[in-house]
Amino acid sequence: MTGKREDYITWDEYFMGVAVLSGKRSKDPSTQVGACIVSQDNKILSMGYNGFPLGCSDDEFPWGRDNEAEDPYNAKYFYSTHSELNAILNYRGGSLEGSKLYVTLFPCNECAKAIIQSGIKTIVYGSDKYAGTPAVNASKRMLNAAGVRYYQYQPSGRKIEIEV
Ligand SMILES: Nc1nc(=O)n([C@H]2C[C@H](O)[C@@H](COP(=O)(O)O)O2)cc1CO
Ligand SMILES: [Zn+2]
Repeated sequence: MTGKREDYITWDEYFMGVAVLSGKRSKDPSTQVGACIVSQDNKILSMGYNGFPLGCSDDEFPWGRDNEAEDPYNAKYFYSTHSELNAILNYRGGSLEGSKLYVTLFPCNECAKAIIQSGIKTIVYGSDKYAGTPAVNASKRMLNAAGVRYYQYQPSGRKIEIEV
């Protein structure tokens, strides 16, 4: 055998795979989201998943949704930090200017602000299951205005399995 291996994973499969794996750390019972930030030269800068801030116990803060809990004080939304924001905040290395964000779910309006302000220029997203909601419409409005490019990840169709 003299040639290189040909069935290696693509950059997009690699980084979206890391984002998916990161989401598997999430304790949210309904939606697990993972994010991976990558430099222009394809080096991983940071990762994140949705969860409560440091010190806010996963066992004490509520994981229910508004409609289940009714009182927003007792639902997850006031407390859950989105995977994208966690990935931005987890970065300790300086500037994210020009970087690329891989995220398993399209970013909301709040994360869009952080994405724009941190200098991320491209978003590769997986699901867009909240498309058409005010939060996603507002997000797309800001991303479009700020010139942040976004496109949906195109699955290769092959299954990537890991055994650890
Ligand atoms: N882009 C996103 N990144 C995220 O990390 N999230 C988080 C917030 C919640 O913890 C969960 C959404 O819960 P649900 O409304 O689908 O039960 O995913 C949500 C979105 C959607 O905008
Ligand atoms: Zn968000």
